[in-house]
Amino acid sequence: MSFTRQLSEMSASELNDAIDDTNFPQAHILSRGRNNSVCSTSSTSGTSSLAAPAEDVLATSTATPTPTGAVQATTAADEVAPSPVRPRLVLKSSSSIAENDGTQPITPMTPRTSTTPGRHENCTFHHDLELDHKPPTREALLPDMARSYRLLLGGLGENPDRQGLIKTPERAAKAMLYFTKGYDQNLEDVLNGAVFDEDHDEMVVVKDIEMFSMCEHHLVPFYGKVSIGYLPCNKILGLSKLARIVEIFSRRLQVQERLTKQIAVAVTQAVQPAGVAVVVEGVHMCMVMRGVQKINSKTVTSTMLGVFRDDPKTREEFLNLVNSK
Ligand SMILES: Nc1nc2c(ncn2[C@@H]2O[C@H](COP(=O)(O)OP(=O)(O)OP(=O)(O)O)[C@@H](O)[C@H]2O)c(=O)[nH]1
Ligand SMILES: [Zn+2]
Repeated sequence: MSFTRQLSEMSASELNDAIDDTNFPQAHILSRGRNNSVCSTSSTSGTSSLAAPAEDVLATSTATPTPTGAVQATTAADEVAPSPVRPRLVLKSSSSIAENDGTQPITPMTPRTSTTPGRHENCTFHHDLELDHKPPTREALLPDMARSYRLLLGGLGENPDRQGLIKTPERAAKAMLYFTKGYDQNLEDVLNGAVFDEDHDEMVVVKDIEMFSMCEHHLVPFYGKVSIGYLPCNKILGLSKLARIVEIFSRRLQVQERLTKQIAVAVTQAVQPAGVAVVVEGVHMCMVMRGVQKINSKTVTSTMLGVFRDDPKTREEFLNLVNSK
């Protein structure tokens, strides 16, 4: 199973494994990619992914944070002419993730996440929903979902055959499929190859990306905005792809904490930067319309990876950019 398929189906604990085991470049230690290349001005692709074993080669070297917070590393070889290098964020491989040996809690395989090759050309259902997904499993899901919604209406004491409700089961099923269309999207398709070699080493921030998601506990929406920052390592990502990555993971049954982490890990995998930061601010209808009914409550979650985790200056620069009006 490809990393991106894994990533999109990782459970929170698997994500934690990926992140907590991540061999981040500490301020004083330089981690190197699989072929021992340190992120330098050449566009090396020496990176690992969760699917392939990473060589966590730690080179003892001194690294001093530069004014931008970027970690400038010099090793013996660089003593003469230290080039602006920045350690690349290396996600540690983990067999417990790459080949699930049954000990790891995994996301249950549902018809939505199955990889059965679809009869895409015959799948007329999703075309009128403008849904970009592959297998025909959406079409397969719709009738059962509509039947369940019809039962739900009956359970509410309503008459599913009255004029206003007669088409509601199918409409509601289509709406729920749209709200959760992220299950049918994966990172590779969304990136569409829009990763570009660029000798750019300043922070890139895309902020206030609208997000709509579904609380997995109550099946009611939570929505808000996402801000993403990353520190390129000679590769930049098409700006819209950051928003599309938000779409993949927000359009699912979620908790905000996992959503935040999945976005950060996806950006890491997409462009192997020196660090990624994600801040999500959400309003949860399950806290506004019911339960505690706190209309003005907002939930803010963040995930800081690599130099954003290790270097306070980098983190502060990101947060200042995100909070600036
Ligand atoms: N990093 C960066 N990306 C840019 C800039 N201007 C345009 N882009 C991105 O270039 C990428 C091109 O991606 P493609 O997938 O080839 O084009 P596309 O199909 O129009 O992509 P979408 O906009 O995602 O529909 C898009 O993600 C644009 O957002 C820029 O100034 N910087
Ligand atoms: Zn909830």
